[in-house]
Amino acid sequence: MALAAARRLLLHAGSRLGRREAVDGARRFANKRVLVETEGPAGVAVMKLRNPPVNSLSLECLTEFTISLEKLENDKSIRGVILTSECPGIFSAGLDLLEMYGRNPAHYAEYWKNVQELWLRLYTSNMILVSAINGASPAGGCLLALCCDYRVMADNPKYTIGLNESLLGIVAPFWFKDMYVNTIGHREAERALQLGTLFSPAEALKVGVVDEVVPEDQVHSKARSVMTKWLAIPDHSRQLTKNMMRKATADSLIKQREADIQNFTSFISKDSIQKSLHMYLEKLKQKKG
Ligand SMILES: CC/C=C\CCC/C=C/C(=O)SCCNC(=O)CCNC(=O)[C@H](O)C(C)(C)COP(=O)(O)OP(=O)(O)OC[C@H]1O[C@@H](n2cnc3c(N)ncnc32)[C@H](O)[C@@H]1OP(=O)(O)O
Repeated sequence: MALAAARRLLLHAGSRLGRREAVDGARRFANKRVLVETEGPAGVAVMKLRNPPVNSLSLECLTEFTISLEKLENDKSIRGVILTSECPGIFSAGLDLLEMYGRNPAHYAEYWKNVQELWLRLYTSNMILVSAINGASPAGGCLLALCCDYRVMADNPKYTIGLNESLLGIVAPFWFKDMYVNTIGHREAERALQLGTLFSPAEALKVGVVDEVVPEDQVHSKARSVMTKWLAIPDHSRQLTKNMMRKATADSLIKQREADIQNFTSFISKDSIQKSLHMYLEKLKQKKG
């Protein structure tokens, strides 16, 4: 409820969190966790995730992300968005594990509803979305990239990308799976999902998880030049084509959103799943020490 109210405030009134300012002729607005700047080719916004340390998609981050996208969709001067990260070495660590561990069913349901909402908005966006993947991109991080129309990844073997849910003892939801299948084909998706494969940039390119791998310092310029090419296509024909390609996948979630929320809530609430998440979080901690 509180988040919904915050969202209305941010969208319609412009608020303490959502300031819009002019900087060197470029426009920008910033929430706490998402920075949006219009720069480069006309009609293009750059959206930077900035939820340190790892850009995990907390409830607040998801909400701010969704609001920012909604604002851009409503701004008729914006035709394309480059999605990237301000956190060094991390695109996004995916869904926030602390939103899915040790909470109550109402919280899980609220969280999942917001995950669905962001996915639907990103995946069905009329704008051209290009991701500049400048760091690690597991699970929900990979999901963000998969929603884009084109993916450029930095050539750094430390960065990996993929739907690794099975390594956590959880299961990628059917709509994550559908998008993976749409992107890399059934056989590769089946194998990668079961193994929880995190691909290096070279592997990701080979299998088709990303479209291009470039030296790290060229990720943004490449994303811009890709955007310029896509901007040359008339919006109406590109949008109708995108809709034709994506509608069935989006509709399969839209027609069962509530059941999907209930399924997530009961799955994640199970003792055995909570135990798996606990062990995974411990492993992340131990990696440090
Ligand atoms: C029916 C359907 C059911 C379920 C569907 C659920 C679908 C789930 C989708 C997901 O996205 S689950 C999340 C998957 N993400 C991961 O597996 C990534 C885990 N993180 C990492 O591998 C690494 O952290 C890293 C992203 C590669 C970055 O490594 P680095 O060495 O730079 O940082 P470090 O590991 O020390 O982490 C710093 C800090 O951040 C915490 N952290 C990391 N990832 C997450 C996360 N996803 N959520 C919350 N917190 C995360 C980590 O624990 C550290 O915390 P600390 O400083 O307090 O120890």
